[in-house]
Amino acid sequence: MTQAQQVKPFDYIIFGATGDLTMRKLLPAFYYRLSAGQVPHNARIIGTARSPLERSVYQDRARDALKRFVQPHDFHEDLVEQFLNMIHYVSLDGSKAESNWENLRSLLNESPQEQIRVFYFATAPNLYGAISENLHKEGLVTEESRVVLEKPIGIDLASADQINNEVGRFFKENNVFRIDHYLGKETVQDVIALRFANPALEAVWSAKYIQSVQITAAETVGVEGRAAYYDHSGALRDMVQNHLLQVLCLVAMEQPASLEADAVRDAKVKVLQSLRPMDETRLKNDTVRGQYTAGQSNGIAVPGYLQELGESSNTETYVALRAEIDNPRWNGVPFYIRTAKRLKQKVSEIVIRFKAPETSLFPQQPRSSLLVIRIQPDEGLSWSLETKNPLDDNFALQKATLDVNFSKAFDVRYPDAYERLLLDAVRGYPVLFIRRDEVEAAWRWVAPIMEAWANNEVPMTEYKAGSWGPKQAEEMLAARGDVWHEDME
Ligand SMILES: NC(=O)C1=CN([C@@H]2O[C@H](COP(=O)(O)OP(=O)(O)OC[C@H]3O[C@@H](n4cnc5c(N)ncnc54)[C@H](OP(=O)(O)O)[C@@H]3O)[C@@H](O)[C@H]2O)C=CC1
Ligand SMILES: O=C1O[C@H](COP(=O)(O)O)[C@@H](O)[C@H](O)[C@H]1O
Repeated sequence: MTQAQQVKPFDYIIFGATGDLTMRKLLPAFYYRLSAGQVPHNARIIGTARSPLERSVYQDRARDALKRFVQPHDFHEDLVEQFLNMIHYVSLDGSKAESNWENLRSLLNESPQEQIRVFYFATAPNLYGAISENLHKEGLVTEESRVVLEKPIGIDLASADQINNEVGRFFKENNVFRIDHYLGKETVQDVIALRFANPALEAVWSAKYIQSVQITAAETVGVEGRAAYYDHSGALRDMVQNHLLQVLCLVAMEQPASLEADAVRDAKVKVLQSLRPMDETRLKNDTVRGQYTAGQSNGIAVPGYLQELGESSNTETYVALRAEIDNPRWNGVPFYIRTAKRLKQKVSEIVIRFKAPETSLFPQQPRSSLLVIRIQPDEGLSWSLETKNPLDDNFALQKATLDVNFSKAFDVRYPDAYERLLLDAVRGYPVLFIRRDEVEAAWRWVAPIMEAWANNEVPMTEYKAGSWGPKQAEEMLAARGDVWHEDME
């Protein structure tokens, strides 16, 4: 198996370095890449946030983060020390011109002028413009600088436009890396390989053979410590506008002209532009939103969303939608998209349901065959096919499932998505990041849903924590003779 290459030395400047994302995802991801030999010894991670912390205190926090979020068998004291030595901290209000920029500048000046700089914005998105402007005014944006923007970019099309314009004043589009960590997931990238490296599969990848597609990102966690953010966002903005629509694009896109970033992005944006707009009837029939009530999560009693929040709310923790793509390949194929907090099981997957034959040669009607791409956990593939039951002399059918777990098959650890993406930004490799027009097209498509829900034109449903969601989502599929994957035999 090919080994990942070491990247060039870099200074990674994180705005929002004391936050949940940095501690839970970014620092552990850097640690794993150091452990894989991809991070050079003279690379640096410079954390910034307003909190006045000594470098050593920040290093202690980073150590705690590794203790919590790195697997115990991967936590090696000497490597941790090496990692902590790479870490610096500057207390800085990135949104204010009169802040501690001088300290950041002197630290950056210790590196050669041509050192790659990645500015990672892990703050609230409404600060991205001000931080970019301050970096520019301070002369910190060099030729070798890039900026990574965390999602969500804005809360709607207008705010996304504003943020993109503000950042665009100081960073060229090809230096803007809009992150969507689902694209960093190996099995999401596998959709491209499966489809375009296997002509036999691509030949049946259309309405002629496919009955429906389900894309699910189910979580068992609640809103944890992020209720203040989440209640202003909800599952549609938090997961559908970005991650799930990106996955849908990869499943549905035409073969790109090449694997260059713009070719792949052109193919994806065409899908977003071909999504049938939601009209009044479809908003009522094809969208379901819900909030979890008290129940069980992994066997432990948990409160409902409103109890956690301590007040009433019109924010959904569950979304199920039926999307349709208006092009010849996908005409009439429903794309069911579903995501929620506090469901029964943590699972992200793509389920391709192939059509069963219209007439049967056999004593029974053959059932649909299912191709399941397991994004996480247990990354892999399964394909269920009808076979002959060996105990029956009349050609009775039974399902056989081809199943492969990638990690076992390739004897490799599947990295967290951020590991890949953090270093892709250093490499200046933009394929797995989002172009501005994709963000905008996605906001455009969800806009009528956001509006109808905000105006309560679609009722808020309830589902018990630990269940598979509201019965209205089952009914939405039943109306077309479909069922969710967990209910299929
Ligand atoms: N957490 C997650 O799982 C995910 C988060 N994201 C996105 O990442 C971003 C960060 O999320 P998260 O870490 O959860 O948020 P947190 O609220 O946990 O952290 C916010 C961080 O921003 C810092 N900050 C706030 N204001 C300023 C400022 N003016 N200048 C410099 N730093 C500032 C805070 O530190 P201080 O108060 O000390 O300044 C803190 O470090 C958001 O855009 C979020 O949507 C995306 C995907 C997943
Ligand atoms: O972006 C986000 O993603 C996570 C889910 O990510 P996953 O890799 O664990 O599937 C979600 O919990 C969070 O609310 C959202 O902001």
